[in-house]
Amino acid sequence: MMQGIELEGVSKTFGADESEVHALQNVSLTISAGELVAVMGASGSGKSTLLTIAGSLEEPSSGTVKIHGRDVSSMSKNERARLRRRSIGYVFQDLNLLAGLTAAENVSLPLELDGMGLKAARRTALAALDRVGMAERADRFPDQLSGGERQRVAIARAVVGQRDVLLADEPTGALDSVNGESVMRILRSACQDGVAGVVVTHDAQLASWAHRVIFLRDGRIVDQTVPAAGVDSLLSDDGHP
Ligand SMILES: Nc1ncnc2c1ncn2[C@@H]1O[C@H](COP(=O)(O)OP(=O)(O)OP(=O)(O)O)[C@@H](O)[C@H]1O
Repeated sequence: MMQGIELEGVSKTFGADESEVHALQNVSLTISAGELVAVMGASGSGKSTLLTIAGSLEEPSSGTVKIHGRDVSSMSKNERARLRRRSIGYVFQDLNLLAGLTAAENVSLPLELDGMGLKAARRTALAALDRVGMAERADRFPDQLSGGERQRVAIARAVVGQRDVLLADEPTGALDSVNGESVMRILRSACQDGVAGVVVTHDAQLASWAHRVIFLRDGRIVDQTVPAAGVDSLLSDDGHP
């Protein structure tokens, strides 16, 4: 069984007639388990559309999306909902943490919603926070954390449990370059544990933390490149300079 995400001939059209927009045109892309792919491209080139379709939040107009070898369009509504809840983690720039919950509570919430007991959920959440270097601030509320720290908590929430797909839309958008790099490093190491990750970014420097960078223009993949760090990582675990 193929682990990861496979898009095959995916197109997405919004509107009709003269207002028709071809947001994606015949995009084929495979993201393997363990791989972080960065998506770059001008505003309106289709980056967010690619992300929401890869995450089964939206259906393609044509083409297929497979997650772990399973065609998403062949799943029932319930199966798709379960897939989104259990297997896919999302990190968005704005849609962030719940203000009334601590970091640990924010991270354990999806587990509790999925039926895990309180204690086990907290233990699992603390382990996820530890992986992003936030164990010591687990009991702080979001407004007691910096922007970068909040984003790290959001990543912990996105990868907690047995998630195998991680989707991030401009997760570094509001951060300075040091915090942006640390978020990219965390995304990359989260993927190295066997998660298939896609991150949208405008910043080439940050994209270079991914294993592979794809470029979209007018809804098509026009270029792909493996950053130096991606090549290095084939040789060592933390290849980034
Ligand atoms: N729900 C929608 N209805 C109509 N058109 C849409 C919709 N969503 C996206 N589009 C259009 O599809 C195209 C691709 O949009 P998308 O949001 O994927 O681009 P993007 O590369 O993420 O842009 P940005 O960098 O500005 O976020 C744009 O022309 C956009 O206007």
